[in-house]
Amino acid sequence: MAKINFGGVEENVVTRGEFPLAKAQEVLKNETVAVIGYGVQGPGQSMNMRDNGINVIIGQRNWSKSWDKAVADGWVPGETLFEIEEACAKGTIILNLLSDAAQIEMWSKMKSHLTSGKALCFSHGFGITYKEKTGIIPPADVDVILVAPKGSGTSLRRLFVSGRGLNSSFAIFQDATGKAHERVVALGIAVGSGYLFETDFRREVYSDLTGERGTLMGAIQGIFAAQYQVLRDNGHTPSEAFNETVEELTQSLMPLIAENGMDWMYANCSTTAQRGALDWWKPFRDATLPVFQKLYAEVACGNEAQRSIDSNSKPDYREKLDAELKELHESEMWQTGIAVRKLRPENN
Ligand SMILES: NC(=O)c1ccc[n+]([C@@H]2O[C@H](COP(=O)([O-])OP(=O)(O)OC[C@H]3O[C@@H](n4cnc5c(N)ncnc54)[C@H](O)[C@@H]3O)[C@@H](O)[C@H]2O)c1
Ligand SMILES: CC(C)(O)[C@@H](O)C(=O)O
Ligand SMILES: [Mg+2]
Ligand SMILES: [Mg+2]
Repeated sequence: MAKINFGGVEENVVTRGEFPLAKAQEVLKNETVAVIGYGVQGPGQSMNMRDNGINVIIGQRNWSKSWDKAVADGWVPGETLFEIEEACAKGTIILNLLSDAAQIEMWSKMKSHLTSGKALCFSHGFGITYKEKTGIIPPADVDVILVAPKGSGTSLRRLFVSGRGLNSSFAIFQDATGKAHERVVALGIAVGSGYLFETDFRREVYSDLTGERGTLMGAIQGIFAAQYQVLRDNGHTPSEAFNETVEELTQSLMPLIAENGMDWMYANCSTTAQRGALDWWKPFRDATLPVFQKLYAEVACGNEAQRSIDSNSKPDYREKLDAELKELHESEMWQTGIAVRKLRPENN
């Protein structure tokens, strides 16, 4: 494994240079990877593996929309697409990509197919880390591993198709066969990862839950909404408020920040913007720091996991979720976003 220095700290990273696809194919040549669940990660990981020449089958409830999607993506019922339990029986590596709540519901059935020497792989440390809440306690004679792409399943597939890769975390919870390391790294390469960063299940789930509730999705939407509201309350038009809050960020500045970092961005804007951004970033940090500290504490004590399990296991979960998503979709800010996106050259 390569040691890479990140800001002064050395970390273990697997590169495609040291573990090329041919090696992954060799490690997995006698394995059947059963991808269970065909939601967001399922399609990305399974199609990338199929294109990489790995023996993959899908397990999915057959009366669901996801089953139809799998058929549309070229998986063949009875050959490469099965009911969940049938796929679990056939797989030697069971890649559990059910929603985290469904993993709890399906666990006892899945467990019965985890015979000696198989591997159970997750894309999240959730089920294992919060085992008191999930009841997911694998048998001692199977490998328990994790490959967690650090991004959406949609991006995983898009970046693979464009010849790039999405970075993933990987971890080993249990090495029963002595092959857990080569299995997890081979899977990581096969699903289309660029680089594989070593972690453990607990660190993966704590950082992932913090990130998605924080700057990746929760905090960013909160900051967008607050700034948009202040601009609107002060008489700015919707388009002006949206452009100055979201559109310029995602279309102009984020790609530059992604390429060069925020330090470069600060050095490459007007001196006026520089002064203001340098003066204001610390008050924003100080205002949000207690919220992030509370968020991490809620993640670490298991409250966030419990909230997610409770709401996602309710029978009316889908209706309640749809209502909340509708509220966001129908907000003036995101309705303005639809109109603004139509003006982009590629949408004209
Ligand atoms: N969404 C992402 O891009 C992403 C990124 C990294 C990691 N992950 C992790 O990957 C795993 C899969 O996440 P996802 O977002 O792809 O899942 P998802 O919410 O899209 O659901 C996956 C599948 O679960 C099935 N399912 C839901 N309820 C079920 C039930 N009661 N019984 C049987 N099947 C049921 C659905 O039909 C669907 O095919 C999770 O552990 C998640 O935390 C997701
Ligand atoms: C794509 C995310 C937010 O990174 C993932 O963690 C998820 O749960 O969907
Ligand atoms: Mg997540
Ligand atoms: Mg994530």
